Amino acid sequence: MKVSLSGPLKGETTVPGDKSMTHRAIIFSSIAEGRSVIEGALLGEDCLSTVEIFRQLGVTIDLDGERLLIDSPGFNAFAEPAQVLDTGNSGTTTRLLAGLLTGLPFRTVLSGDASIARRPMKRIIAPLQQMKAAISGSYNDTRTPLIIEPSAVKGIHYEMPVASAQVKSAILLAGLHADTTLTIKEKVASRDHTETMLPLYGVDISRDEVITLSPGAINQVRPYDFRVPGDISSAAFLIVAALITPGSELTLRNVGINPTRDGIIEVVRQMGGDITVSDVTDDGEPTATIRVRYTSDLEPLTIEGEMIPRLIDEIPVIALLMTQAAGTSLIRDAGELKVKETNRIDAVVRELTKIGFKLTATEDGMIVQEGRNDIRAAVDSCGDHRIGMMLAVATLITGELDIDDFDSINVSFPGFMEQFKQLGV
Ligand SMILES: O=C(O)C1=C[C@@H](OP(=O)(O)O)[C@@H](O)[C@H](O)C1
Ligand SMILES: C=C(OP(=O)(O)O)C(=O)O
Repeated sequence: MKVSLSGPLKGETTVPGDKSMTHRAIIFSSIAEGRSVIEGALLGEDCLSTVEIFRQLGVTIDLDGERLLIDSPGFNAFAEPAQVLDTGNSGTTTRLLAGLLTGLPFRTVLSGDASIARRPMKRIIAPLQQMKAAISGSYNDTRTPLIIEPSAVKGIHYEMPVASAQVKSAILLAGLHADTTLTIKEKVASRDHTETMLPLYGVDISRDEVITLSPGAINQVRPYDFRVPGDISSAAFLIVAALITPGSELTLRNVGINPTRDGIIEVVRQMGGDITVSDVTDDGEPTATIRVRYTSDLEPLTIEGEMIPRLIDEIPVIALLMTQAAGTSLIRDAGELKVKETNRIDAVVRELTKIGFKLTATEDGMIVQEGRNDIRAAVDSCGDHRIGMMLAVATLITGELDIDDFDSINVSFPGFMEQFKQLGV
């Protein structure tokens, strides 16, 4: 696809629903017997993979305008699927459902695309096996396909070795049907949508030093009508586009600003970017209006430690933003980027270097230097939606780029290009 964006972003808009929250709303609504409604659900390919799997398990899911209507017979009445459950490109679907499905009285198999087949699964298989779940994976329990047989799952105490909401949520979803108490301790906090949303669906979950789920929680799950806030990870592309494009003035309404996800706002502030947050609401998951203006004198920054999980999916586009700061920026402690849809450290550095930006990959992040040499070359999304969208935003600096495999952006941000057009780009 030849992509070329130019001109300031002006005006007001909303972004599609949050991907993490949409997955969870579909999962919790499907567990609950009866009707739940999801407003503002993300209808990107990843969330549609989750929808399709619950349909195969006997849940009726219909689209009514912008609302998802979910009618479920309840977890205990799920039907045995006739096929392998296809998780597409979605790590969240694969890992969260692996945890949930350990409680079913029949075998299920989860498998996804070529990218999913490369992603690490030992991180969920090991704790689930400790919980006595009968789950196995290819290549000595490290990869998909995942085969899940019926078993009686027990609660454990689990200390998270890696900051991953997918691992934490897989364990919590298995814990829902465990017959003893489950406790989880995180060293570094990961996104907490599972913990914030489960109580909305009726589940008692306590959150102090450790997260605790009592036995029998699955029977507490009740239908709930959830309104999904806009996805801050999608907003990030518009925020960066506005910051780097002279004349831009952008207002984004109804963006989710959960504190485990709002790292980009802090980073933009620390770089001296013109960003304000207002109209904060909080009914379970906080939202706000975000205003951004072009900023000519961005400062370089080092991001590391506990900040990383709060902006992990935004790092590709934050790296692009850093190329526009006056000096050298650093991203550290972000080794998790290597196990996303593609190795995002290598992909960001390689694709941006091809067109003259100055980045160096490190073991757990990258060094980003100011400026670029004007080099013309074709670039590649590497089948990774966030790399594809970051490269599209880069065209605001480079002019037209040939981006291979650009369709991958539909995974999380359908209507991405239209959104820019609507803002006058
Ligand atoms: O739980 C979730 O919804 C997600 C957790 C993160 O992954 P990890 O848990 O692997 O860090 C994130 O990168 C992904 O886009 C969505
Ligand atoms: C890593 C991502 O998603 P997932 O792990 O669900 O594939 C992402 O959306 O950037």
